[in-house]
Amino acid sequence: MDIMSSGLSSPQSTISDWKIRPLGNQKSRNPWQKVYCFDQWKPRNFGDHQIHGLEFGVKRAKRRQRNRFPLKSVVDVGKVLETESSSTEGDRNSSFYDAIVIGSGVGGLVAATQLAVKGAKVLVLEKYVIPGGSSGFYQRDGFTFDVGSSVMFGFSDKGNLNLITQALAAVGCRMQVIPDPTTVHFHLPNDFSIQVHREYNKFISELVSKFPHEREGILKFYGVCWKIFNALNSLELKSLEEPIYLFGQFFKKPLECLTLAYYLPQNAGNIARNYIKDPELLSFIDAECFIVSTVNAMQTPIINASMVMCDRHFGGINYPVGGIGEIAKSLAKGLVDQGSEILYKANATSIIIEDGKAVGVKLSDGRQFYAKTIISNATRWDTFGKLLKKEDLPEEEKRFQKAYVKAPSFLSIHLGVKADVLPPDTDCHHFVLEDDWENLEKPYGSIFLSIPTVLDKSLAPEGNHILHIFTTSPIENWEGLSRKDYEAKKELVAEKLISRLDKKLFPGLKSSIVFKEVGTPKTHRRYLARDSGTYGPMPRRTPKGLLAMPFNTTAISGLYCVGDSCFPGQGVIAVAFSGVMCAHRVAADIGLEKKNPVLDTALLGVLGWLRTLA
Ligand SMILES: NC(=O)c1ccc[n+]([C@@H]2O[C@H](COP(=O)([O-])OP(=O)(O)OC[C@H]3O[C@@H](n4cnc5c(N)ncnc54)[C@H](O)[C@@H]3O)[C@@H](O)[C@H]2O)c1
Ligand SMILES: CC(C)=CCC/C(C)=C/C=C/C(C)=C/C=C/C(C)=C/C=C/C=C(C)/C=C/C=C(C)/C=C/C=C(\C)CCC=C(C)C
Repeated sequence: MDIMSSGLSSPQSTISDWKIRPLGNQKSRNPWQKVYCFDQWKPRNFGDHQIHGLEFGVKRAKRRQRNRFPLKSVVDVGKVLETESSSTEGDRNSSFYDAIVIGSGVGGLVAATQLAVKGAKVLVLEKYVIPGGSSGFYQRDGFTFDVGSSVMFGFSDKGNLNLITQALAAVGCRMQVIPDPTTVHFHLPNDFSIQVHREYNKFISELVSKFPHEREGILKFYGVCWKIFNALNSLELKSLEEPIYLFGQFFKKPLECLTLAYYLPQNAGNIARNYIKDPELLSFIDAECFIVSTVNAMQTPIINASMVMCDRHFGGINYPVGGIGEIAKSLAKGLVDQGSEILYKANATSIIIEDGKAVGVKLSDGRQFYAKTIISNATRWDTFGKLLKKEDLPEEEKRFQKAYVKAPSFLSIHLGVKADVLPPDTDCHHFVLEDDWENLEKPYGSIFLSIPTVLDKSLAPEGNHILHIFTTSPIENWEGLSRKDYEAKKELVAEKLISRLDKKLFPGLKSSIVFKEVGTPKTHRRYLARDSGTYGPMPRRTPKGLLAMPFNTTAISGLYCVGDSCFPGQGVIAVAFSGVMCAHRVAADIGLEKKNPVLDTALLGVLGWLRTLA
């Protein structure tokens, strides 16, 4: 069939005039053309508006074909129509996608893949050249480095909270993983060292042996965490902004939902203080929370603390063979396998708003893409400060920015070292705070260290290990420096951190280095496209647990957010949950899932009101 010679219908035609037929395996003769098969599309996906858009797209497509522009898609709707999805001239009529996702962090990818498997046509726009954002990877001199943390929660084959495993399975991926016997080895002031073993009882015994007088308090505090975790684990996790699902869960699991509702506004620090008095043990709980949220226990929602403190024993921490980057790569591949698309080097500069509704995205190279819904995986500060005009900040976002600030960015050092510098049985993850508990939250105060080659040797050339060292660091420390001073400061700060580890953990570390690369907050701002290179949101004051954290809908119709500045916050599994929630809400709004507009209005109103109480 000559797709370019097909006819056009009259512009007045409606969906009833059209018959949607699959194209089968038809191949395009134009090497730039992609031919999509729309057999799974239901007519309801084509409103009048869309049909007109397609027709308009045909004319444009033909013109562009003559100009040798790439066609993006071909739709067979009885007569063959061609349409293109992007436009440099900004015609709103070429709307084609159900959703555009700005950013391919795990949050964005999970939202995109979940939508794609529900039958939506999704376009992901990623500024960088590979997917993953903070969960990406990079390769140098035979080393494969994880960009961010290597601690992967929610990656087991058990229960309902293994959201990473579930997200991959949804697009037909199952990854080989390596179980980590120790989530983290803490090296704390006063020579207090403790390993968080995979086996819960082993960890608790070790903790009780250090604080025998607090045995009961320890059991009670972690007992509350288990109560919350078990409640979470009993639910089917979907959008808390979708009333049919939410009320359904309350009906099916009333006790568990009430437990979660009760703990939703509470923090780990208060709960710990109900049972524990020893200041050093409370400081340890602070350190436990700090690695979850970059703030102390008084500021860490108990639901988030419980999630992490129990999943590490329930499903355990598992590392993907080949590195963390494999997760994003698999999700991106899964997305494309579902018939959706991902564009790299696609730097979104603004969200196009028409009649108060988000309808498209404009890129820095001038291209524009249109969709029924826009999902931003950029932080809320970037979304409402850069992609949308700062001056038009909706009240909801003002409230968010009042309750949460950007956590400081971080300094990270990726090292390749000679393997023999590490003692046998070295753990994969370490948290180091040498002398003074007061330094826990200070910039450069505590050090995170991951050695993923302890689990997967294939990440480094034989005889070597990878060390990923990171610590909090504000971007202000790195601005206004000349190139020379900036480079010198990088060297100096890295040297100090490496010396601390050389002294505390691995004597000889400095002289065993074969590769070193230092990333500053500016590096993270640039490559992760996160405002000030922020690690994520942190509460300005003591929060009411998770109550103030916004979900996925925004004050702008058709615009959704996903990622760590949405409920439940920082963490790969947390952003995966945000992706699941977002996809469910968007699917309901575009007619791929059940929806009740009256209940929607009521629930969204109540949730908005609850946030004002926080
Ligand atoms: N910072 C770390 O060290 C680290 C490491 C691992 C995991 N994590 C976790 O990952 C979470 C973040 O995950 P996430 O999914 O929310 O986001 P993310 O920051 O990982 O990914 C966002 C993606 O969006 C892209 N992007 C941003 N603005 C864009 C634009 N204008 N145009 C096109 N692309 C754009 C970025 O390039 C990036 O790939 C953090 O909370 C953290 O807990 C962090
Ligand atoms: C809707 C209302 C008002 C009421 C209804 C009640 C109800 C049904 C509530 C339901 C709530 C739900 C379902 C909540 C779900 C919450 C979830 C899934 C939370 C998940 C949180 C996960 C977190 C916080 C994970 C964090 C992980 C992190 C940050 C890991 C970081 C690791 C490091 C930084 C590395 C450390 C590294 C070294 C080297 C030590």
